[in-house]
Amino acid sequence: MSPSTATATAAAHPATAATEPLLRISGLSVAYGRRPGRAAERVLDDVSLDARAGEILGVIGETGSGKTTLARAVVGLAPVVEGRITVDGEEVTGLRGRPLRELRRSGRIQYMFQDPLRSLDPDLTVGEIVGEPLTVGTGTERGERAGRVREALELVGLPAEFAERTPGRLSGGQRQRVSLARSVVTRPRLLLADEPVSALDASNRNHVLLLLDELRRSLGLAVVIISHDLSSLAGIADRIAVLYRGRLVEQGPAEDVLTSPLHPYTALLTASAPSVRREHRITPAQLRPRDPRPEWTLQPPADACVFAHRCPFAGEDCRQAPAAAAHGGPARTVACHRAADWRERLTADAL
Ligand SMILES: Nc1ncnc2c1ncn2[C@@H]1O[C@H](COP(=O)(O)OP(=O)(O)OP(=O)(O)O)[C@@H](O)[C@H]1O
Repeated sequence: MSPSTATATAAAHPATAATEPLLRISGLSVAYGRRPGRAAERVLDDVSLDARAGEILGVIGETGSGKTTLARAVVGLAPVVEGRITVDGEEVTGLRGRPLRELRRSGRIQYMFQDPLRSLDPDLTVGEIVGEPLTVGTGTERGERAGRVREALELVGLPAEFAERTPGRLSGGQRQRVSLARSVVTRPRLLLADEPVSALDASNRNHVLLLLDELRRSLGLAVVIISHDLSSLAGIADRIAVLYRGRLVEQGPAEDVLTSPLHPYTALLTASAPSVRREHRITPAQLRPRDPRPEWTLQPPADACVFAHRCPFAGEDCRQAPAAAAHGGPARTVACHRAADWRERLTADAL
């Protein structure tokens, strides 16, 4: 896409380019496998998040915490039981049938699946793979399509000749670029990238992250990067949201979350990622549950804090899950009864 096209794309959405978040998720709960007479287990519970145009939101959490489910809910692939999702001011919660197909065909939201090695069809050429979202429904003419494919390849730093190759003749990093080109060819407003670098070596990882950084700037995209690895979000994400067992335990500006985490789980993540800059040199050992730990945390009740069984600071009040509360302004929230004082306890323990 030429700079002028990018400007035109951003200018077409003045409301979101200003202050309104492009993606707004409010009180989102998702539960799989609802059966009559049985309450389904929530894999996401009351999650609220925003991402603005031109911003990178990093979503971090260990395996099974609900990161992929969050992205899938935005594109209508996960069963939302409560809450709302709006994209560019339009409600997309629980869309089905024709409205959902139309939204997908419009290409305004792109979901980049995990593991591009598997998601690229080995029999198609790169040109066909990248151009496919345009054939499926944006009404782009064949002649224009070739130009858009070239443009998308150029955007991700691949020469036009790559259009003739098949995925089998590409390196891992090149495949990930092809996935990215396919994701931006429709000129989306929102890009959800699920573990975009986890299959790559360190050098390709950096290239792809830099590319995402460039794309959000040049295209005015809101980008959500899902990762289980904090170090790949540090330095690129503007904001970071931390999920633990389907709950949003903390979110805020990346710098603040990384340098002075408010939730003990976030502190454990930062303490375990040596490359992430830390204000407080907390070690993972300082965040291990203490002995003896409160008996009830061995088998916490369903409505207890989700982190209680691993938290060294769990007390009686943690039998009730804390609500997410603003901290120093609406941009930062934390769901922890101990947010204000766990550090003091840590210091005392460390002495
Ligand atoms: N289609 C489904 N049916 C039932 N349960 C599901 C389904 N998809 C995911 N889950 C469950 O939802 C929870 C969250 O899964 P999800 O894939 O969102 O986690 P994740 O944080 O992305 O994990 P990972 O980092 O391993 O990809 C898990 O316990 C998972 O088993």
